[in-house]
Amino acid sequence: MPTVLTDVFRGHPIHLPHTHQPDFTSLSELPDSYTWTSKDDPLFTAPPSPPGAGESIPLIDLNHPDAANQIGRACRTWGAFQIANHGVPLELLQDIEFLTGSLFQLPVQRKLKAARSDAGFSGYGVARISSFFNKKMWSEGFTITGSPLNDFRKLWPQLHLNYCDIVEQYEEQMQKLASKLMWLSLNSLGVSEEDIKWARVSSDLNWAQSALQLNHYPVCPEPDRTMGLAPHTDSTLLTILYQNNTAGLQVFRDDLGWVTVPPVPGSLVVNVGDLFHILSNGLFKSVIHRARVNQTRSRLSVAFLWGPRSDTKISPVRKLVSPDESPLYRSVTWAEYLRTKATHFNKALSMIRNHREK
Ligand SMILES: C=C1C[C@]23C[C@@]1(O)CC[C@H]2[C@@]12CCC[C@@](C)(C(=O)O1)[C@H]2[C@@H]3C(=O)O
Ligand SMILES: O=C(O)CCC(=O)C(=O)O
Ligand SMILES: [Fe+2]
Repeated sequence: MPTVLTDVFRGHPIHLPHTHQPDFTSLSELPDSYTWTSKDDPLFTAPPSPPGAGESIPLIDLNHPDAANQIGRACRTWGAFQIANHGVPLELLQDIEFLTGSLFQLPVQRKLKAARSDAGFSGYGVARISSFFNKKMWSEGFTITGSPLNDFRKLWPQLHLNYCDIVEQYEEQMQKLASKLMWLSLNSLGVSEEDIKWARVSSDLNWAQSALQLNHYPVCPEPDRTMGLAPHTDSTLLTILYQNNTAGLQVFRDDLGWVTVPPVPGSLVVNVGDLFHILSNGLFKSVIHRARVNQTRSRLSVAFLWGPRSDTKISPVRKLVSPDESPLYRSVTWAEYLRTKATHFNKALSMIRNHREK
């Protein structure tokens, strides 16, 4: 049983065509392999939320005395929110954006020196969910788990230590913030540290693990006909996303369709992942989201994917299950869940759902 995320896909290799990444800047027309229709993704042509409806995920000031309740409400209704006054230094956000931009600007051949292997977790390549779609996504990514030293040395023979330092600082800040956000949202449901055995010692972050996903969506000649990152939910407890100043992230709501999350300088986007949905017995929504691309501006995002230790059993908090009902989900570790997701993608959550007797 793997206890570190890096081991999760060992023995479950997924072959993805990283080496066929094109030089996006050289394409003046959209190749057929990148042209999406509703046959490739049933939600592709779902209506965008009507312009002027003014509905988007809430922007929450973490210094506001009512922040916990606002976060709880956002987790129940949207499964996502933005945060201001989060305490992460602006300079660090600028540093991680600079690092991400520098990485993707490297020549393809250099990036491929650090390509993610079929059974590996970290490195350069196409999105892991690509294998579930017939068409290609207009993006490239780089996943970091544990120390990026080996990969960064291949990318930047001179500057790798500076860049490793930025990643370390960024992950440290994100860990603290993610834990704070998890407790604020759980507290809003009346759940405290006493109620969750594995996370009782909130100051000891050894119970958590994470991955950093750097994403690049190059300028695209026909943005309306392609997809940057296909609709998915994250398998995490929480994901904290930094996006540069180019819009592209959209969240899906049954009643509204696709809703764009406008970039707000200095703020961070937070979304509920599948494990938090399970832990909250379905009260918090793991939100379907996707990334669209742009004709004139390239887009960068940095997702901090945060979960428990990969061998910790996650199950619905007892307090949130009515005494006369069974929990909505059976218990599952993050490692098991990631592997279920790697095989069954968007059916993973329903596969661990308990079926109630009628
Ligand atoms: C820990 C992880 C979550 C993730 C798979 C991964 O192993 C590292 C990358 C993550 C990511 C980012 C883009 C969307 C996503 C669905 C994917 O294909 O890779 C998520 C995965 C996830 O949350 O399930
Ligand atoms: O780029 C974005 O806005 C979304 C990225 C994302 O969903 C992810 O990395 O999981
Ligand atoms: Fe995501």
